[in-house]
Amino acid sequence: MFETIQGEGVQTGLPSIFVRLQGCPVGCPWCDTKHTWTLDDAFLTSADAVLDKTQESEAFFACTDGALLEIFAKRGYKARHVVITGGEPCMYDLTSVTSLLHARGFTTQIETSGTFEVLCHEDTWVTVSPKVDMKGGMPILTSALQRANEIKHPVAMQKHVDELDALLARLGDAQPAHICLQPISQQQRATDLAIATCIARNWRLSLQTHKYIGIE
Ligand SMILES: C[S@@+](CC[C@H](N)C(=O)[O-])C[C@H]1O[C@@H](n2cnc3c(N)ncnc32)[C@H](O)[C@@H]1O
Ligand SMILES: Nc1nc2[nH]cc(C(=O)O)c2c(=O)[nH]1
Ligand code: SF4
Ligand SMILES: [Mg+2]
Repeated sequence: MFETIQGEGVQTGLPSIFVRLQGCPVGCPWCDTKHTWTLDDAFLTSADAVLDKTQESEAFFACTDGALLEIFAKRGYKARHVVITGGEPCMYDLTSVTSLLHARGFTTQIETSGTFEVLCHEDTWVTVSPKVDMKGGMPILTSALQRANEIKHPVAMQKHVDELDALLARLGDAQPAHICLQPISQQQRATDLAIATCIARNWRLSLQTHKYIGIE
């Protein structure tokens, strides 16, 4: 859990509290948060031990919705936007935590791969970043694509754009409000492809801006 600036997608630039849920079975080979994949009780520890981490590790803690809000207050977080990411946050039913956050005046956002049903408050901003044909072998759910406020598709080669076209075709006339392409791992060729495709299709470019400015 940390406070920073949302670096990706339509909400880029918004100060945000990030809550990174542990566990992901999807297995993207280029994932930038591989330390979140393992969900093993051997790594279960205290909130303080996790919040004070100075290096990435599999250590995680468990807490109730109410305790989460207490931690925000204790740490003096000022942001009013909470991004729930992971790992794969939609392994969990996020209805109660997002509802509590909205009741307390926060806005919320979920970052998800589209491989699990999205269960959350109706006003939660849902970012689906579809993961097609990854090692975990999990299909993208049409229900997740339909719930998405934005689709933020990771791209490195034309094949990835073609995969996105196939997903969008499933939605027919009910296209998402925002479509972003996000170059994988800041590679130059990926960035060039994303720029050219965004201009040609009138889509948005999503750079991982936090990586360019050296913040979390
Ligand atoms: C680490 S994932 C966690 C949330 C969820 N599992 C998902 O994939 O959307 C958060 C975001 O980072 C993106 N991401 C991860 N590794 C990346 C990389 N090497 N280059 C670009 N984007 C990456 C994902 O596509 C996703 O949009
Ligand atoms: N600053 C910042 N913005 C982000 N947007 C999505 C992220 C994620 O890992 O889900 C992320 C992240 O890790 N850091
Ligand atoms: S789905 Fe998200 S967290 Fe899981 S491996 Fe892929 S990018 Fe990483
Ligand atoms: Mg990230």
